[in-house]
Order: sequence, then structure tokens, then C-alpha cells
Amino acid sequence: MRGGLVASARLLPRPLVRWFLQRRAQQDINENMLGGKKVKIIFVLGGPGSGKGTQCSNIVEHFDFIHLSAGELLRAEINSGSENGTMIDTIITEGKIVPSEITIKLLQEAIIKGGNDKYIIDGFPRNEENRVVFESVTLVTYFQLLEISISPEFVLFFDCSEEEMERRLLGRNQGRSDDNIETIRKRLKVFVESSLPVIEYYESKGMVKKIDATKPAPEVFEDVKAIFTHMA
Ligand SMILES: Nc1ncnc2c1ncn2[C@@H]1O[C@H](COP(=O)(O)OP(=O)(O)OP(=O)(O)O)[C@@H](O)[C@H]1O
Ligand SMILES: O=c1ccn([C@@H]2O[C@H](COP(=O)(O)O)[C@@H](O)[C@H]2O)c(=O)[nH]1
Ligand SMILES: [Mg+2]
Repeated sequence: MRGGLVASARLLPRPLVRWFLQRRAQQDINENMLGGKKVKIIFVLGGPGSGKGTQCSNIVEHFDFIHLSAGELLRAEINSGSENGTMIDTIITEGKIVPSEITIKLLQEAIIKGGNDKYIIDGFPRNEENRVVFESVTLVTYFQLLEISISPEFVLFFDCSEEEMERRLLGRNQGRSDDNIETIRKRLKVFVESSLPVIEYYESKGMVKKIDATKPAPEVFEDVKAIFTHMA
């Protein structure tokens, strides 16, 4: 049946087919749709060690979301032996921010591959440039040339004191090259200087749901659960 439709479409004038597909894609763009589904994206932000990864794991156990950690995608890229691997590794070890085009390409691929319509994106956008570029991201739906603006439903912000974040990272023990006191201090500085402005931007739009992340993890999850339960 589908093959028949494709064959029939081939008989139509190309400009007409192109116009039809572009119109459909434009409708999808206007409604934040991907492949006919409304895509829901939630940004999970907070300082290093605030508990983003821990809580995202809890969220996917209870709610139908796919968890994409930008940091994990970058670490996987290093381990894959990609040509950018060494450069990404150096940037992470220095606690700096990887160029937007690299991180966004990995997120785009993961979103398309995920095939779901609900994503929690953990640890991204890291700076204003990340945010602006992602909001005009090009997702390949019908034509490569279409610009699809994906804006988050809301931003979940894990608010935690620096002392507590530092203590947690020093005790994490997962063999990460950036879990040493020198890099941790750099990451905390980058968070304040580059990532907090992103949270302030969304705050000014009334899109931030702030969580007290200094509490024990199960208590933090109770607060997170309440937000996700109410959005369903
Ligand atoms: N509420 C909490 N109380 C105490 N320890 C916690 C809490 N949440 C997470 N942890 C622990 O703190 C460490 C950091 O947590 P997690 O990896 O979830 O943070 P993160 O925000 O994803 O950090 P990063 O930005 O470095 O990836 C882990 O060892 C985790 O088990
Ligand atoms: O959007 C991003 C996300 C991460 N990075 C770099 O990776 C490390 C680790 O990220 P975590 O979220 O803590 O796992 C981070 O310090 C950055 O160096 C990035 O550049 N852009
Ligand atoms: Mg993490």
C-alpha cells in the first residue's frame, strides 16, 4: 500500500510534491513535531554533581521519557575513536565547553535514533550559544534544508551548594577524567559564568522548575516526581 502511494507520488509534478511535503513539514515545525509526533523536550540543568544523572535515571524508570546526557554522548564519542575524540577529551579534562556543533549533532542523532516523542536532555544547553543554536536546530524530517525550532517544555533546575557538589564529585568514583579537584573547580566556575545565564534566560520566561537538590536523593526524587506527574 505504502509502496503504491510512493509510486503514485512519483507520477505527480515534482513542484507539487515538494510543496505538499514542505507544507506538512512547516505544520510540524509550528507544532514542535517530529515525524508526525509532538516532541516534548525537558532540559535538566544544574551544577556538576547536583544529581542530574541520578534523577534522570529515576525519571525514566517511572515516566516514558528517553534520557539523553550530553556529557555521556560526548564521552561515548571519545570512546568510539572518532576524529574529534582527542579534542573532546582535552576540553572535558579542562572543564570547558565543547563546540555547539559537535554536541548538537550528537543530540540530533540521538533524538532521531531514539524514535520517541519525549526526551529529558541532561547537562545541555551549557551556555547561551548552545541554547541559541539548539533552538534553531535542523532535524532531518522531510528535507534536509528545513529548520526546526525545538524549544523545551520547561527546564528542571537542580539547585545545590558548591560545597555539596564538590563533596559528591570527589566521592563519585566512576573513573571520570574530570572528577579531580582541579577540574571540578574549573567546572564550577564555568557553570556560574556560562551555564547559569541559560537558567536565568529560561527563568525570565517563567520556564524554570527549581528543585532543592541538596536533600538526599530519594527526597529530591519526590519533588521531581510531583512535577512529572502533574505534567502528564
Ligand atoms: N541528592 C543526593 N545526595 C547525595 N549524593 C547524591 C545525590 N544525588 C546524587 N548523588 C551522588 O553524587 C554524585 C554525582 O551525582 P550525578 O552523577 O547524578 O550528578 P550530575 O549532576 O549528573 O553530575 P555531572 O554534571 O558531573 O555529570 C554521584 O556519586 C551520586 O551518587
Ligand atoms: O553540552 C555539553 C555537555 C557536556 N560538556 C562537557 O562534558 C563534561 C561533562 O558533562 P556532564 O554533564 O558533567 O557529564 C562537561 O564538564 C563539559 O566539559 C559539554 O561541553 N557540553
Ligand atoms: Mg551527569
